[in-house]
Order: sequence, then structure tokens, then C-alpha cells
Amino acid sequence: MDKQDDLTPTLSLQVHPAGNAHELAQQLARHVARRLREAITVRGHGVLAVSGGKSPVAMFEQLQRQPVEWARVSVLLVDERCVPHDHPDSNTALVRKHLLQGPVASARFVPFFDHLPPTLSDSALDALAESANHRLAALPWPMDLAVLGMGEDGHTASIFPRTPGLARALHGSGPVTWQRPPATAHARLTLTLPALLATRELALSITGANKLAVYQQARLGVDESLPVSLVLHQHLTPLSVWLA
Ligand SMILES: O=C1O[C@H](COP(=O)(O)O)[C@@H](O)[C@H](O)[C@H]1O
Repeated sequence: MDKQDDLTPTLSLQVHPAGNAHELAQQLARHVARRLREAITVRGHGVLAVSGGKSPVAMFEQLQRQPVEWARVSVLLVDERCVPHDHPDSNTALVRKHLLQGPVASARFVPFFDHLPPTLSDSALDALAESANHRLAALPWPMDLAVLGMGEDGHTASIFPRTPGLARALHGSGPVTWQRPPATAHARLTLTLPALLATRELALSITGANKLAVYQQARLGVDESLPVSLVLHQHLTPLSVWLA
């Protein structure tokens, strides 16, 4: 069931309500796979950015079943927690465990970093973000599709509200910047809003009643206290929203 959301001020916003989280995962995985196949047909390769956290796991596992020439696909994260890759909160660990399995293991995964500096001072995070920018520069830009999630505070990627580094994340020139959100355990690296909006297409996945209420609030208008609203109310990038 697809429908055009007639409240939208975006250039192109499609809303896809699903019956439950499992159906959402299946439908979104099919959509991602279709876009990657199209990209491979037209350009010979596909670039997919994915979110971390808990919500994407079911979609990742569905994606493994989709027919895609994974050796022609590059995968990156939209954000990462500044923890070692073997830490339970690592988004890289999540992607390795739940997405880069079976046929998807032949995709090229580009993490933001391999190792962390011994201390995460502001200058060390500046250097880490700069190094991530160099790594990502090796990818064929623009990205074909970025699949976003959203936290209950309205953050998307690691663009958190009420955070000192928010201006960098909203207006930064490099694709990657860092945040130290007061409400989270770890500093973050994140793609900036301009980098996300430079993607050929965005998909936003929202599950659960609490997140749905935040989404409805963000739909009302641009509000920096709900950063996801800046993705919803923009005219640059086609966006699909997947709701369950
Ligand atoms: O911290 C993060 O939060 C959001 C939402 O995570 P979820 O666990 O509620 O699904 C996620 O989109 C982001 O990538 C992640 O690092």
C-alpha cells in the first residue's frame, strides 16, 4: 500500500505504511535491493548507507535474501558510535553481524575508522572525522540510497537535538562530523545533513507507537529540536518513509 503524502513540502515523499515491523523489513529490503539493482545496471555499482541502533536488524536480514550483485555494492554507515568495533554498541559490529553475511559478505564495507585514538578529546574527534572523510572520499559519490532510522528524541543518523556540535552536523562541508550528545554514552561520528541530502534517495524507517508520535510531530514543520524534521521538510532529495 503506497500513497503520496499530500501534507509533504518535500519534492517527492512516499509514505509506505506496513502491517507490522516484519512486513516493513521485507518491503524496505525489497525497495533497497531494487534501487541497488537499478544503480548497478545504470552505473555498474551501488552505494548504500545504513543506520545502526536496534531497528535495522530485521531489514538487514531480509536484505540478505534479495538478489543483488553484492560484489558491486559499497556499504557504509550513516553514523557510528566512537567505540571499538568489538564493543556491543558498535554500529560496525551490527552491520558485520546482521548484514554482511552470506551473499552480502562480498559487498565492500567502509567503516568510518579501524581504530580509535587513545583519548577522545575534541581535537582527536576532529582528526577522526577528518580521517573518515578521507576514507569515504574513495567511494563513488553520490550515494544511491541512505536508510535512516530515528530515535525517540527525533535524532536521525547521529544528528542529535540540543547538542553543541549540531551546527556542524547541519551545515558541515565534509560528509562526516562528530557529535558528543549529552544524553548518550558515546561520542558519535555522523554523516552531515548536507551529505545525507546529497544522496540520490533517502528512506526513513519508523517503528513503534512512540516513534510514530515523534514522526507526526516532526511532520508539522521544521524544528531543530527534532532533527528528523529537516529531512522531512526539504526539497533536494526524494524520500520514502516506512511506517509500522
Ligand atoms: O543511535 C542511533 O539511534 C538511531 C535509532 O536507533 P534505534 O536503536 O532506535 O533503531 C539510529 O538510526 C542510529 O543509526 C543509531 O546510531
